[in-house]
Amino acid sequence: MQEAVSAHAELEHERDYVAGLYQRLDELRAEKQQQLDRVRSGGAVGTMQNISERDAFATMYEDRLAQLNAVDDRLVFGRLDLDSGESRYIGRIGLSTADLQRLMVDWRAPEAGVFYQATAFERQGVRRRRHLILKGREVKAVEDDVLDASMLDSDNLQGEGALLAALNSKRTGQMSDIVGTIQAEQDRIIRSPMPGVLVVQGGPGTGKTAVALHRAAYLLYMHRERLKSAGVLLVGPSNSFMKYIERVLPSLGETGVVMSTLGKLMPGISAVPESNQAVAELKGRASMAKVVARAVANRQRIPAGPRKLNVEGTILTLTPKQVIRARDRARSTGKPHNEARTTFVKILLRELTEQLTQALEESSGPGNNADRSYLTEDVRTSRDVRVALNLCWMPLTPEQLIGELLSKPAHLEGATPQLSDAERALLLRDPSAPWTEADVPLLDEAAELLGPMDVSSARDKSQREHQRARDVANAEQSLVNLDEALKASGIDGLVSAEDLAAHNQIQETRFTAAERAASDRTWAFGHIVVDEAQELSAMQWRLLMRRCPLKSFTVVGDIAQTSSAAGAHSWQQVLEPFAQDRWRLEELTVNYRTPSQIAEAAVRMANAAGLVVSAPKAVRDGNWEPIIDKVDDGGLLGKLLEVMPEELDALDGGLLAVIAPDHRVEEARKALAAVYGSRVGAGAGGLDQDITVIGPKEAKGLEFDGVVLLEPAELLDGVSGKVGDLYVAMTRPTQRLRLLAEGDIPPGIEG
Ligand SMILES: Nc1ncnc2c1ncn2[C@@H]1O[C@H](COP(=O)(O)OP(=O)(O)OP(=O)(O)O)[C@@H](O)[C@H]1O
Repeated sequence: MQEAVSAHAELEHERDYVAGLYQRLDELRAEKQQQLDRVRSGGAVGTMQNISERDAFATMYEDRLAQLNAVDDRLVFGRLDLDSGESRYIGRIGLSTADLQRLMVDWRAPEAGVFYQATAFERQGVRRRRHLILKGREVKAVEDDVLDASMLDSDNLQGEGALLAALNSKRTGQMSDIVGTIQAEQDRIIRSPMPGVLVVQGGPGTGKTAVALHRAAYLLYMHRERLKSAGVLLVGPSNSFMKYIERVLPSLGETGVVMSTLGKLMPGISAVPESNQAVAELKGRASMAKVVARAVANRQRIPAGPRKLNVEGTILTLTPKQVIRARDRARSTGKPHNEARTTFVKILLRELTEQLTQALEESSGPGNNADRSYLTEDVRTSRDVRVALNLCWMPLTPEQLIGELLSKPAHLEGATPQLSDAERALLLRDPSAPWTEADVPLLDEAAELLGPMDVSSARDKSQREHQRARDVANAEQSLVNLDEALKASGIDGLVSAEDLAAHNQIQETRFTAAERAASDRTWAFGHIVVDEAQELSAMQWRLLMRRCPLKSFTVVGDIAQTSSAAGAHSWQQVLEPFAQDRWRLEELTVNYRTPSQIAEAAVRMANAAGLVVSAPKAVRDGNWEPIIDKVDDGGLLGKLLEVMPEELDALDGGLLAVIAPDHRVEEARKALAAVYGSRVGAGAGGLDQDITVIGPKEAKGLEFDGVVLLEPAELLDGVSGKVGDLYVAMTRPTQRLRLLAEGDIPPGIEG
């Protein structure tokens, strides 16, 4: 009885405290809104500088308001009671009273680290860790870990109740953050230092995606100034996946990350997945870089013999020797094709002008300097000269170069002496077909070797780069100056150093780093996070390495889940060419998603198929064993419709995915849509669609409450099938797995 009273009192105490935090959040919002209104009411009057400063402040307040609005749900989730007697609340952002008394610590701050790291073995000064379980703004429950030596237990889960509640909750089709229940092995990775390449290897459901996203938020918090201007790029496997994770970073108060699939890494190109695995493998080979380089070199041509050029009635001759000399000198500048072309053209125009001068002198006696400049213009504007020079060295876009390389057999043959005819046939594409993800690195390689078409934009860029270097050098001083200017203009101290840094950026261009980075192929990101990284080909890695010259990467994936033929078989093999020994490996060992019965069946299947998988320990048992239904030939879809009511019933409103070999997806979708109408969707599903039909590749990275898997053996042995595909598909459910098969059930699944 006494205990119940004190538990109730504790809950009431936390409710009061949390209400105070929300009150402070509301005050800050109102304040920022007022500041924003004040700035906006200034209107478009005053000097250009005044107007642009006002715009910059307006954007800054808008950003801060958006952040304050985004953290409303479950604002606070933890409390630490320390040996020193201090209590520390941990939440999505830091909050202080108006007179700077700390109310809540941002989860990413160093003082919050012990919330995730302290264990009964190593208390790190923590007496008690409390999880506050909120629904919206209301504290529903508290759960304590008393870190006392007498409470040692073996499995060391932190906030087990809160964790299991999160894991058992129904999926919504969109990933949630795990900020309240990050486990110690995950936290160590999230807070690992930024430099170098960090590889996070982990089996299905070990929280790799969650860790990658929280690490992005952590790095942005810890290295705000640097990353705000350089930006962070997050690369994921598919549009469905990006949609699935899109809410996590905003819920952590971060909106400045550029999110992209591999098909969208080149601005202006939106590529589709490559469906032919053999093509993906071939285009993904590192040796394709040489093919593109050869293709560029082959477009710097030498004419077969001397060529006559008519310039205003005088016939000049362009010889192969002249062209070779000019080409070699242009190449020796080391500039990309389109820029080096300027040198090439300049040399030949000069030589042709000399020829013209000589020819005229021979026919009508010596001229003077004025004549000569006039003659240069005659040569430059002569149609014959223009055509001849273009035939030798044409300005090219990446799309032109790669488009022609992959559609004209003669071009392809000239650039691929090492390939067989069969391989070349694989590379040939219809010029009107859409670009695929496997083409993007080739286009990017080409863009690198060609340079911009408009050479003046290259000059602009180099000027911009100089300007940026100067800005970085001046950044600290400008922060100090700005701070003083703000104080002088009466704006209160709630403007943080981060706000000021953001202000600097905004003032410079009015675009956020993320917006500029997303539209600039040559943008150098401060950090890149790659999810499902095992799928990347060598050429895709080359592209990503170019996007981050500092080589600061977080790479998460599972070698055992590789399903792309171009993907990785060992991290070492993939990363060594780029990062030599500057990469480190961390492993995640606990499976939070899949109940033990299903996880074990997936591991047995993989082992029986000869795939060595790391088998993470499942954190919980499920209510069901995997269910297997053998079906008579032709009865697959009928059986699917028959089991659907039972599955939907068992999931009780949860999300159900039907995962099928690609060639069966459409018929299954149609059959289900005939019965369930608009409840049937594609991809990750959404709030109003609780049934999804997808192929195994699209299912990568996603999760569902229940999965019905059609023809598992086809996923294993199909045309593009791989053990990884079936392994991925079997490890998507959080509750229930059912397999329907006309064919054989792959060995190992049945225990
Ligand atoms: N510490 C945690 N607290 C609560 N939920 C967690 C935690 N860690 C992971 N999860 C949940 O476990 C599930 C699996 O996580 P995630 O998708 O990040 O795994 P993954 O390793 O990327 O999986 P896969 O490789 O199979 O795609 C998600 O629902 C995630 O929210």
